Amino acid sequence: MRVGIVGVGFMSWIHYLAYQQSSQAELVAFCSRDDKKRSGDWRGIQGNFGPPGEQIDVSKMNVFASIDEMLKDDSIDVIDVCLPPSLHADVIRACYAAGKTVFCEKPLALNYDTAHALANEAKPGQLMVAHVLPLMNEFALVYQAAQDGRYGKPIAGRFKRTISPPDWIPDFYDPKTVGGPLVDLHVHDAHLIRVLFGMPTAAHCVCTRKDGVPKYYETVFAFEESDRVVSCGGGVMDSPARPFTHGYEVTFEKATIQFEFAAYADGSTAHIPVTVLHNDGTLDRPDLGDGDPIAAFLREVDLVATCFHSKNMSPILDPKMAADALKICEMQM
Ligand SMILES: NC(=O)C1=CN([C@@H]2O[C@H](COP(=O)(O)OP(=O)(O)OC[C@H]3O[C@@H](n4cnc5c(N)ncnc54)[C@H](OP(=O)(O)O)[C@@H]3O)[C@@H](O)[C@H]2O)C=CC1
Ligand SMILES: O=C1CO[C@H](CO)[C@@H](O)[C@@H]1O
Repeated sequence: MRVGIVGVGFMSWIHYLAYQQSSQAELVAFCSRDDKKRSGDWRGIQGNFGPPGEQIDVSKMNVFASIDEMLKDDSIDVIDVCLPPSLHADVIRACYAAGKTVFCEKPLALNYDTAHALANEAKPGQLMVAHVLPLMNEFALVYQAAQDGRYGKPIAGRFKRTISPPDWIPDFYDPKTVGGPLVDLHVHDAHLIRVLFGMPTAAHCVCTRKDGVPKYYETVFAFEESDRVVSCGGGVMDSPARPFTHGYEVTFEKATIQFEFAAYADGSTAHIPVTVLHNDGTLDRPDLGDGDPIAAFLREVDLVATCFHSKNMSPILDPKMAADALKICEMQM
């Protein structure tokens, strides 16, 4: 599978690192508005995980200044959209018109209606969305257990995702550009909730707001099955002392799985490792490997390649699930 990235920023760099390790997906092109980045100087890129950007070798890549030029390149199979969310819809539609397959970063769009339309307008397999959580070691066991039923059905879940003020995203709360903590951040858990438990029928959300947009929230969901107990919480907490935390406790019929991680401003971290609490009173802590932050993104681009070649959509990348995740966000506004 031959890929071209549009927009060179934090996630393009993370995807670039994944493509370097992939034997199934090859990065052959990218487009950037910036001369320096087009020359391979990606050193200015910074994000909140992974290594800092580097000078990359562009000698064997097709490099473009605009998406319109890149879409004319017949050697590209898949366009990897790493643009800000407000730009996703127009670029995805341009890719459809050019007959390209699309792999788009989350959130698919800024609202459910647009995301749903994009999913419907795609030919089968033409749109995949980068919801990476089920491919991260810390979350994969929960996803896989729900798929294969090893602990029975998932019956309850509690999800948490909190950041400090994201001052590096000045328009974070603008519904027309980023969408605020629900659309930008909680959408990760909303997607996982959708994939694990199905679509909630209602949500009761209590929140604080900034500029009218939910900032910090606690939500309880209702499902058609009245014995399904699912809640989530998080958003932006004002202190920069803890830039990031996420975690969950998911209960299946025969076991509960728990995990939590927090990163603090002084460089320290704290975590409850993934722990399986079996109903018979035993517990185990699976070995999750070396914690390489790029590993999940390597799995992601490999999964895109598998779906591209097999024409079978994975539930992880399915645009209808990505649209439903936005609906779950909107239920809480
Ligand atoms: N899965 C995950 O864990 C994460 C996902 N994301 C998602 O990835 C996507 C990109 O976010 P991120 O990489 O952090 O964003 P960045 O701002 O770092 O990069 C986006 C790039 O898009 C291009 N761009 C920006 N504005 C415009 C514009 N007006 N017109 C054309 N191009 C533009 C720029 O590239 P250039 O200068 O080359 O044109 C810019 O560097 C978002 O959807 C975000 O939600 C973000 C963080 C983590
Ligand atoms: O996971 C993430 C960390 O926080 C960022 C700011 O909300 C998100 O964009 C990103 O998806």
